Amino acid sequence: MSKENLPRITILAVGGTIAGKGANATQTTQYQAGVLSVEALITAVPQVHDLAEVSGYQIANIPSFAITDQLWLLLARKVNELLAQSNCDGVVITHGTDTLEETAYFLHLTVKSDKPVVMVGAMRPATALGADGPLNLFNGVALAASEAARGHGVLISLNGRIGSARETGKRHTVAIDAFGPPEAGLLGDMVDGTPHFYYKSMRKHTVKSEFGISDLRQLPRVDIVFGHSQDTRDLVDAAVAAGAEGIVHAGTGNGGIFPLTRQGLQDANKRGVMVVSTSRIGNGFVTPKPVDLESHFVASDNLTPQKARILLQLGLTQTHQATEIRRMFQIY
Ligand SMILES: NC(=O)CC[C@H](N)C(=O)O
Repeated sequence: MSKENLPRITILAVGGTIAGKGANATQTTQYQAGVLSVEALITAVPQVHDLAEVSGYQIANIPSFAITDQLWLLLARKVNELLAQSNCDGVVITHGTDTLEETAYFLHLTVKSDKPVVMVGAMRPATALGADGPLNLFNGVALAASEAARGHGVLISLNGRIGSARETGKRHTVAIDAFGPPEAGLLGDMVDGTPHFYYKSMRKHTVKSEFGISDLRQLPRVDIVFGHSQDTRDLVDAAVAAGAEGIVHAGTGNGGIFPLTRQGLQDANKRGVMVVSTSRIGNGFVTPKPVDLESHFVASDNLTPQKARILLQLGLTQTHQATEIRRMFQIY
């Protein structure tokens, strides 16, 4: 492809380790995330200019554990605005890895375009020996610039993998190969800047999603309560008192709930709080059970608690009916 016909890709930088700086080259855990600018990230990988006409835009520069609903709304609007223009062929988002999967799934459900949106991050700061950020950024631009990436919804690409925003998540606290699902959700691989796709997510996203954010100023509050032995109902009651419109319960096994906690959730539900039953295991799914259906709880299918929270937040912008929320958990 001649230089003039290169795809036009915008890199939106949110922060994270990919923009992180440590005190020395062997420092891989004690460093400051979200320091380097988007220009510095691009300058470090001049090879991206062979793949695309690249521009950069700084959305924020934060560690991703500090991400907010407001930033999600801002980012989703920016991505939609860019992709609606004929002079933008795809977007790459650099982001901290802690909540990368959450931002990815939020965008998966709120971006209204078939054009590629690729989220990248890094497990080692830019200053580290063997920093993974530059190759991840290179692969991210290559993926976003490819025809093959269209129509998959938001993609997550680290360490040469291509994953769906719906299924992929952070599965290790420090390892380079931190992202992946234990059993499903990887769609393909990046090899020497070329995407190889083998799978496609079956669930609705982007242009087929019913969720719009253009008129939204905030998202409903949804809290996650983590289940355990000798549990109580105190945190459930606290969530209700704090004004939560929804509670995601991260249960034991296939959505197990401690009896006292269940009472708290049932009372919350009677007061109009939507309850979604998920699993703390992070693998497999939660099946609808008669006892939960009687309580009007919604089963999360195979969404992790943190992703179920996002779908519930978006769902609650449309409806407070359990049957409707249940329908959404079966199709997104
Ligand atoms: N590897 C990372 O990006 C983690 C850094 C930081 N905790 C963040 O999520 O931004």
